[in-house]
Amino acid sequence: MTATRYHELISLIEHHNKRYYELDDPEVSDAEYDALMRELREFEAAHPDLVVPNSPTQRVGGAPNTTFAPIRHPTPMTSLDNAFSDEDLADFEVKLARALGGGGEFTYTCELKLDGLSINLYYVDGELRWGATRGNGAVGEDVTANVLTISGIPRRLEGVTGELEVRGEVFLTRAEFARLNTEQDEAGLPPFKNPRNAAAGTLRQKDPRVTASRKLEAYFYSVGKRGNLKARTQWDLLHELQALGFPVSPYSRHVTGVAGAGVYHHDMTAARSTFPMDADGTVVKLDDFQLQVEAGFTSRAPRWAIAYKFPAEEAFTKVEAITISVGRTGRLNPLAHLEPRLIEGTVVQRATLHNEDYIRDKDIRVGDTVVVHKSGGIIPEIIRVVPELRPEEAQAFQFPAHCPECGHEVVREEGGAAVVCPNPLCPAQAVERLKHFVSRGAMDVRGLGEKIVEALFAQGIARNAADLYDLTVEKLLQVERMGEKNATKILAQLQESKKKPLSRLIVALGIPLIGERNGGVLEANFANLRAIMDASEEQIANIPGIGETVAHVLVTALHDPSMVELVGRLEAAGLNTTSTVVKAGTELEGLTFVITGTLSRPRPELQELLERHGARVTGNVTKKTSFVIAGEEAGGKLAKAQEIGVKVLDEASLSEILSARGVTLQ
Ligand SMILES: NC(=O)c1ccc[n+]([C@@H]2O[C@H](COP(=O)([O-])OP(=O)(O)OC[C@H]3O[C@@H](n4cnc5c(N)ncnc54)[C@H](O)[C@@H]3O)[C@@H](O)[C@H]2O)c1
Ligand SMILES: [Zn+2]
Repeated sequence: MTATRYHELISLIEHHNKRYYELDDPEVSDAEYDALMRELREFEAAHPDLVVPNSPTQRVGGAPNTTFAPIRHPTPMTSLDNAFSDEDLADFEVKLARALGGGGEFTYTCELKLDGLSINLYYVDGELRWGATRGNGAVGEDVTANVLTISGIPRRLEGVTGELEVRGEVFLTRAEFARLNTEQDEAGLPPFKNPRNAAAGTLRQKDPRVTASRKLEAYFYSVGKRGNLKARTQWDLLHELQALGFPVSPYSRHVTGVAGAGVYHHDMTAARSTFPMDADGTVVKLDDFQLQVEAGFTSRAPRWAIAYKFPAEEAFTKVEAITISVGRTGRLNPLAHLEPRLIEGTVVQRATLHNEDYIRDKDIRVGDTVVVHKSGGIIPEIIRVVPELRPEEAQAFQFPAHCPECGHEVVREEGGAAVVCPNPLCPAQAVERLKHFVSRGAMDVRGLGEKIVEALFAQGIARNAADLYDLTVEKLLQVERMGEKNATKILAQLQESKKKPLSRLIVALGIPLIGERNGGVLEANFANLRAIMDASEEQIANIPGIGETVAHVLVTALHDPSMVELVGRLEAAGLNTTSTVVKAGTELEGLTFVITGTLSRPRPELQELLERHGARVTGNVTKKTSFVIAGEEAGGKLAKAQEIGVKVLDEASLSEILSARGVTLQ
């Protein structure tokens, strides 16, 4: 390598550092990045005289983001040197022995190298003062507000005095990552690349409410300033941290010599796909703190610890076909079919291509050789195309202009990347909606598997969810290979499903963006399904945790005539539509209110309060209206009330009338 290549390599790595640490949006995989770093290190080892002082090998992390206040770490936060083979590991112990002036096999604590981002918690006399990201190691970002949303982080420590810095790794589990990406996808937003990225983006959110809505977790494993902690070894420290109430990884092991560390590493490599979170290797730490001090640090990492990376689980494969399926909301979902490859213990042969833009940006074509991996250890993902291996005849992928299921012209969502089939009668959508209705996360009707639902639909026996509740043994027996016993079981399950909580039914209706979380929020805020159907967009958007977009999508969907009819039939079939959370009162039953003019509180809030106690609130003054509540600048409705003789209340008299019925206006 030449000096020119050396400087090129430095700027390339700096570019990737910025994408990764500052923008939370890497362009290359960690394995590719690590290869560049290795090349750089090898060059520097061979040419120590050429090493520039600000080389990436001499520094940690990236520049702190200016969105957050900078915080200087009382003791710097370092990185770790890497090992990629058992030889590297053996080499580490040899160097360690040299630095310590002898000693053969050392005792080590081995830990999983969690793939999240590091955090420093600063306590004074046991009180949490702040939490900060690593930043460039010397100065990090103040993310205290977000840290406080992570469950399990103690704010007070019993019996701790002096200054204490507790360090650990913040991460998202693979399950939470998958959930988040489904949410992103449903909202038409780009998916997070991997759990680490999603965790970094979540911890560095301007709005702590967003952070709180995603379940960040953390494991703690080291200290900077150590207050009055007693531990003198890494192994004891892990136990002491746990005793103080910090979450600690259950995957650590106390071993002798690099041989022991090697066994641990290989055990963890084999178990890798079973971890609930991503880990990119193991960390081998010299156990004794006194020896750690003697071994010391380089400018970026301790000499007494090493990160032994897991082999990169990437594979080359070929795109055999790209197909499009139509989802229940009419979305056209492109899917790549791949030559099967074994990655992290499972066969990967399909990868979602998300949308038209994604395919165009990556320029993925049928016939291409691509690099794939499992994002978050689960979701197969095409990292990139290998352009050198593209067959000459490969054509850029043309996204269809017509629905592959019904032939209707498709439309691209305004402002989003999704292409949808707008045909309300599209059979593909109807059958997907039906499958969704009975699925696990919705009404959970066991026994009604996808194949049976498809058959029921195709034979015209059940075209929508309400039809399911009209099923009989005779009707079910028309499905091929259905036995009487099975049919009876399915009917019993359907019967059982009528008692499911309201939130499940809301989810089962299959409205975009309304998943488990929003379903729960709606059940917690309305007495029954009718109240949700009657609520205005404004009223729903005012519920904490539900945004304007969700409110708009929900109200639009609920007012669709086919939805109104479906809900009516489900109610008639006897499905539970009442909230188990909000009990509707009966104090105001039989009273009808009209609210007009400007009041001291938002109208939706007052409406909600009245309805919660059994009243009806409508928009038109008629003879049947019990009261018109008139605020300032009330206009036509007030005039109408006076004209037809409906009683008009101001807020004070409303309050009197309500309290007479045992309802207080707070
Ligand atoms: N893809 C890219 O563009 C890109 C760019 C920059 C960095 N990276 C990746 O980031 C990593 C380098 O970043 P780094 O400097 O943070 O170093 P590192 O991730 O290799 O190692 C240090 C970090 O490990 C973490 N860690 C997890 N578990 C730990 C444990 N049990 N004990 C101690 N530390 C633990 C800590 O956060 C610590 O800061 C590499 O994996 C590299 O591939 C990727
Ligand atoms: Zn269609």
